[in-house]
Amino acid sequence: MTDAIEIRHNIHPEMARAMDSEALRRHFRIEALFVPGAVRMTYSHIDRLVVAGVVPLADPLPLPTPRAIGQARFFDAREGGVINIGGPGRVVVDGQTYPLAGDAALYISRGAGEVSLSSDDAADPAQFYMVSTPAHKELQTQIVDGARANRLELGAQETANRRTIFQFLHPEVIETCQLTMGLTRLHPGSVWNTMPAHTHDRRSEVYLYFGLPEGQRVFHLMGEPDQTRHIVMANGEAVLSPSWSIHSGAGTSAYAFIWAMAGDNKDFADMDQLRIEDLK
Ligand SMILES: O=C[C@H](O)[C@@H](O)CC(=O)C(=O)O
Ligand SMILES: [Zn+2]
Repeated sequence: MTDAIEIRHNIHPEMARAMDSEALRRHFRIEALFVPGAVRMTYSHIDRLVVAGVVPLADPLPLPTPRAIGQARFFDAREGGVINIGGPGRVVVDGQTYPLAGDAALYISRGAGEVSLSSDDAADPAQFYMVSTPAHKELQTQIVDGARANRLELGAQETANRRTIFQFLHPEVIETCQLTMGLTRLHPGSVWNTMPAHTHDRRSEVYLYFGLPEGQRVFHLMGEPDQTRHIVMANGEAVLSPSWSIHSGAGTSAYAFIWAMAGDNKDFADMDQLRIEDLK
């Protein structure tokens, strides 16, 4: 069942208020994304985000098109962003090879046909993370590397939130239809992301937490600003953030995360900033 897709339905914030830890985890957390030799996909009805993990071993893995996608081929009406958090690998899109590793993202345009993913070394496999959203026009499939990305230095050591943000799929860097995507690395000793927190009703967001040392966890904060909840996240797990939810977190150590957004605009700064003292 490597090609199965899991469907996540929309949750009204009033329902989230009543959820216990188990229900919050079942509806919002995406686990087991990186299974050796497998493609794992989740389809969320928040902005129709598809979240996938692909770990090829000796053989390349073709990207499947589950029935939920509603098209003959995965990218017939979608775009996607791929970041590799594992060993070196490559993505082949219609015969063109894109080597992918480290701080870089591959943008895959609507209209791409055959997509297959490989690891250079099965003993150190690639771990491809992909987020895909509906797309209305064809653009240019291309790699955005760390040098091309917008780079922001945010936070401070004193508030334990010093972090470097790479904006790979960002309007100042590359044209996409609605997807924005990037990677944030916490500096050693910093543990907080996105505090003060924000919401953005115009967009949904999904976080993938990674680079977390063995035995450590991130307490991901979600919920309406005056009804916050937490989900304890392990390395390599993603969490869905509907438009009504904050998305912030504190780790028991430093970590990194990949964020991706989709919705009515691609304006990263269009956030409704919250004051820490207003959170409940
Ligand atoms: O809307 C923007 C997203 O929440 C993230 O980009 C925040 C983030 O990467 C950070 O503050 O470190
Ligand atoms: Zn956000």
